Amino acid sequence: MPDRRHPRPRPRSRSRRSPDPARRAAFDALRKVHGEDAYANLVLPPLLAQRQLIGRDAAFATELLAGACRLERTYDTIIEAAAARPLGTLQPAVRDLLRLGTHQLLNMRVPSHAAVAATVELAAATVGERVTGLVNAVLRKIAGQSYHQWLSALAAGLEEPDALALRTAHPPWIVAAYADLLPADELEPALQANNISAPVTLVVRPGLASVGELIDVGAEPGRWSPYAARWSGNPAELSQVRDGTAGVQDEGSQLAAWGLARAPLTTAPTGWWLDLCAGPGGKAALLAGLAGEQPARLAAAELAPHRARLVAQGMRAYPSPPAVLVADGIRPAWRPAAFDRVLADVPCSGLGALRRRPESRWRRQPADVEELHRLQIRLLQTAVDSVAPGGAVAYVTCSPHRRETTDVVAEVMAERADLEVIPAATLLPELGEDAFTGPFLQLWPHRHGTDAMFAAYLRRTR
Ligand SMILES: C[S@@+](CC[C@H](N)C(=O)[O-])C[C@H]1O[C@@H](n2cnc3c(N)ncnc32)[C@H](O)[C@@H]1O
Repeated sequence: MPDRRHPRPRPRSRSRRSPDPARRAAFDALRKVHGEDAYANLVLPPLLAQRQLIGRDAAFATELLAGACRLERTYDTIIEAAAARPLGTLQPAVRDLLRLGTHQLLNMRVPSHAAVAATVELAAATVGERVTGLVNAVLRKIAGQSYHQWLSALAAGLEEPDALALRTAHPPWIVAAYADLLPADELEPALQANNISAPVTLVVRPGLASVGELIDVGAEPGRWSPYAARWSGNPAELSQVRDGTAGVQDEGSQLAAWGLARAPLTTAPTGWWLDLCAGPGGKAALLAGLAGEQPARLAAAELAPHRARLVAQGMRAYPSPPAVLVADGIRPAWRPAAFDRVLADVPCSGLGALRRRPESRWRRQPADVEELHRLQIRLLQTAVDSVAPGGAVAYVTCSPHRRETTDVVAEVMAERADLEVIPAATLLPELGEDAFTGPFLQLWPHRHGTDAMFAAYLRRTR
């Protein structure tokens, strides 16, 4: 069905109307993504708020920006073919106009004439009349074929990994990293799943709110986590989200934290838990409630002061909110072996959360993974030093990349004789066996509908 809110073609005239505000917002945000290295999912919401775009306009702008970012290299290949010139010969703002127009033409339910006319109007208002002929001609050429036809034509003659990279709009090194981890028949579905926006999942903070009360106001129960609910509207509409008794959190993150809370301790508890890399605080807010049930108390550490403030904000609804330290996890400000449970949810490449970070697949480089690998090892070492003998560590990433997951765990375990793996399936028995790689948790968007979250649960034996 065509999009009724954004379908109207506008006459081509010298006195043009002002461009559609939703498209204008997506364009302004995309310029910041490319010109200022902004993050698409952070830059758009304030623009929408400032311009009072809500409801369908906000949803249209959000989808337009996310799609143009995610599928960027594939769209660029199509634009180059249609324009019969290298992309680098076009000025940056024109490239962005064409990416936005291409997404509307090939992957949104916007009639072709409306997509072309609205983008030409936007080009006139933002870059100037002189580029409207070019924008019009290239988009009309693109409109001549479906997305599928463009992909078939451009993939002809490419070797399969490159054809797959084009079809799924991922850089070849990420295709290779996924191919290293998944059976061949799941590779394309796994990559395609990164091109679909993640649903809004809520989490209730244990002891403060219940899933039942969210269901009473229209949410659906979550698929895996007992703390999760699905919500199809704006989370800020919910009083529980506004007051901090519930939040927004992927179910994969909930499961990773829940697994740690369920790990059996083999000595008398100290009563303290640590979240070593807590910002922005989603898992800390869940762990604080889970700790309260045992009972135990959480301490949260975070290197970046502004992220530490977000951690504290996320836990504001607890009657005695946990302490949040601005601290470097590789230079611990606490005594060794002080905690029963330690979460090391380390900085990672985010290759398992690409559906949430539309531009990130094009920014990340293989060298980032190696640099992160070294930091991840140091943080896991601190986590292990911080836990008491008999206690448990969860090493968690939202990347499935082998260098950030099993390689890190294997390297740290090879250096020490005081660690054993707690099989993740024993901590999360509700999940099917496709949620585990050996003794580790490894979720996937195309299998579980969650981010591709990895968790290794380790016990310190002495
Ligand atoms: C993957 S995020 C953690 C996400 C968080 N657990 C949540 O659920 O919201 C990793 C965090 O580690 C922080 N970080 C990076 N280096 C650190 C260090 N050396 N010590 C402590 N935190 C660090 C980053 O600033 C970032 O906030």
